[in-house]
Amino acid sequence: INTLQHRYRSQLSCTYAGPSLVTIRPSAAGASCSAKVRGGMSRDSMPPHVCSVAQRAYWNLLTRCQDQTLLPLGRSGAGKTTCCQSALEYLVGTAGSVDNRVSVEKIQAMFTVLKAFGSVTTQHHCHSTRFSMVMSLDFNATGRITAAHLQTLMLERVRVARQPDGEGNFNVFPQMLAGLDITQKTMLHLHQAAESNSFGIGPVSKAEDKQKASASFAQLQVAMETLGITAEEKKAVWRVLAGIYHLGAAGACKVGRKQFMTFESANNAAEVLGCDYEELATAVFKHHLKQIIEQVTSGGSRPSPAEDKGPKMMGVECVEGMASGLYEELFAVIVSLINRSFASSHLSMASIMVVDTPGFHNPRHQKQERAATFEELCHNYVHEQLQALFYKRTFEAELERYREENVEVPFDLPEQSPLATLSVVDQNASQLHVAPGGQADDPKGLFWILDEEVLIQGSGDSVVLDRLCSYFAAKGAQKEEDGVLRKCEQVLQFEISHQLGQDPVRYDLAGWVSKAKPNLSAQNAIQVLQQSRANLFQPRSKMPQICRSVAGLEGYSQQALQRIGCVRKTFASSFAVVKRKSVCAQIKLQMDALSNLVKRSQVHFIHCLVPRVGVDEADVTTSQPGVPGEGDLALDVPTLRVQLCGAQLLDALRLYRIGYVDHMLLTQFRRRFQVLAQPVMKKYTSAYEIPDENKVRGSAGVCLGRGQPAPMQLWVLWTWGQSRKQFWAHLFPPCVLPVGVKLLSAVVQEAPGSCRC
Ligand SMILES: Nc1ncnc2c1ncn2[C@@H]1O[C@H](COP(=O)(O)OP(=O)(O)OP(=O)(O)O)[C@@H](O)[C@H]1O
Repeated sequence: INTLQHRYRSQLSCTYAGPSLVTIRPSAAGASCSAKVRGGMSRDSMPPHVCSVAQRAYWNLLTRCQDQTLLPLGRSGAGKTTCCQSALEYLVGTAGSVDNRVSVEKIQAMFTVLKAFGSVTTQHHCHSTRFSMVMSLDFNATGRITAAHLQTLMLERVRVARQPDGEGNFNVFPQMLAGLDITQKTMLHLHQAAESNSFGIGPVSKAEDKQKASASFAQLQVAMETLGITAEEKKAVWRVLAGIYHLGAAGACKVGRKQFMTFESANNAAEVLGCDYEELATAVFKHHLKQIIEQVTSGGSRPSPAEDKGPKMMGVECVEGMASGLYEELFAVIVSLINRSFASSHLSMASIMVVDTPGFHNPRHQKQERAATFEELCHNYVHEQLQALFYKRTFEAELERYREENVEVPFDLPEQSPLATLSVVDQNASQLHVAPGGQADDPKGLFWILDEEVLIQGSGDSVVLDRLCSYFAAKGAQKEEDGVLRKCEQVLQFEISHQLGQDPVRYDLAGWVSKAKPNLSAQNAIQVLQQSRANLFQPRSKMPQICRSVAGLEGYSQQALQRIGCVRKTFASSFAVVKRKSVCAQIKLQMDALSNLVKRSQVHFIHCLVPRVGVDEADVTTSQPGVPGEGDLALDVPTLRVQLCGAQLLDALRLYRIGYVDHMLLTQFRRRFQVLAQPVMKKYTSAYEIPDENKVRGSAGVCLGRGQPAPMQLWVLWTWGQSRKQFWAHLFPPCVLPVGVKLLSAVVQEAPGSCRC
């Protein structure tokens, strides 16, 4: 923390943690840093900054021909989206693209569009991201960008109908209501505000906010044009948004027959969506009838009673389901329009993926009293999964490599890992050793308990909570604080010890069983859109239900097709086939798809830290850019400590210091240093030898780099272990050269097999 504080005071707001980067928001130095780094693209030539991580990834991509991933982690509002945007802009601006297909303007336009459609306003943050995305830049062998490809998952679609206290709907709604001109508003029946809206969509009341929203809408329109979205396509988008607005105004009767509460608004919704009132009402409420009609018209037999039934739904749930289904389809279409603008069929060699996910959510961070929701649990689950990936890559894989290579490093694998927290959410009984006769009561994670209870008539949220606590809450002599789960005094509430127990989150389980039911109205949304006049929605209509939650499954380049194949494969697994109707399984599959995409690449983690609890944008704007103000220096050390410990950053730093993080395969080593074998180099080489794999193990040598006699630029000391597969290379900067020489002689003469420095 002292180091961080020191760094923070002295202009740079970042410090290295081994192979990852730590950034603290707000950064007074951010802007000047990105200007500085625009120079070269050589490795590590910049001060610690997100662009230097991007540069490192680019360098690795070129030298190793391997896909790279930039993966920011951290709390909501810590600056992940900002990091992603800066990294993408830097890469595009520096590497350039073939035919200018991908430009910095387009990247900025993409973020403007995604911030409108995929983020919400909370008390402390006006662009809180509510979906996960993988933005990939494809590079050719000369290092230029050939195409870009966006994939999104885990959209918090129910947000369109329900929001927690103090938080808003997706930002695009107030923007559209403030920004459309009167002709467009009349055409969409938006000229008169409805009396009430059950989805909380309405024009902003304050004049100042209205002006801001209107300006944002103008920006959004420009951004859409930059991405090549035509006027007709924009109109189709506004129609769907207006349709959702009218559905919220129509509402549903709470008692009696399932029907709309306000006929006029429902009629408006049908009109702007381009279908008949009856068609809309059938799609929303009469799933049963619709299925029978479909069976009869297609000449098939009647569905079996079990298939026929479907879960029982209230009228309100039906309307909410339709709205969320419409929004999900609309979001997917926006993603494909973005992809159309970036697509090209040029050959590419490898890609850099930039992953942005909703941050870690805990209402306590914003000093809120409320408990967290099911959707927040899903975002936290994604965050823990990525944290688990950090654990595996930084500790497990690294130590395993040392073990394989017989390299001694005095470091023990950290006892705590995010896997314990993850098991509370997604542990599957089949993952465990099944005790004889213990079939019925195998511990299962929350997702699978919900999945089972949805199918049992009369079951409810309290049954889920009891089962969950019986599996995971601390028992007997175990202390309560040692467990990963704790039942709270409040009804239907429990606490999960996220971030290795450093940051527990209290959840309210009320209504989760009904959230875990498949919503048949949401599934019908695509049919409603198919009937609309726009053929924007046609391509998605044939997609299987199970992978509708993923957008960006269209692409032209070879790299894009590979990524799409990776996602499709996840959704075609036997597990996905069996569980195709389960809501919880869909969440798990989306997470698996994200992990599978990332796992194939070299991952660069960026840890974004929040400097103090409850920091908001007002605080950030008080200080001048580039000038650390009073507010900037007010670091909240306990808050930072929780984040550092929760992310295991100090352990990672320790392993980085005592281990051998810079390593390369023998083939890569040869490729990189082949130039040293040139005769001109030998003149300056004291003991130089390209090691032969078949020669004795334990050769060591030193080479003098880049053809400069003095000062020597680069020293490489290498060794390889018994498996002879891998080299451990250390680069000595000139300042430690004398030490390097001494060390080298000692190594060569005394212990040729195992160099350490
Ligand atoms: N380095 C920085 N310096 C100053 N302000 C920053 C910095 N990074 C981010 N911010 C500001 O902090 C706010 C939150 O940033 P951002 O949206 O990137 O967070 P996030 O981690 O993506 O949040 P979420 O997970 O909720 O989407 C924004 O208003 C942004 O302008």
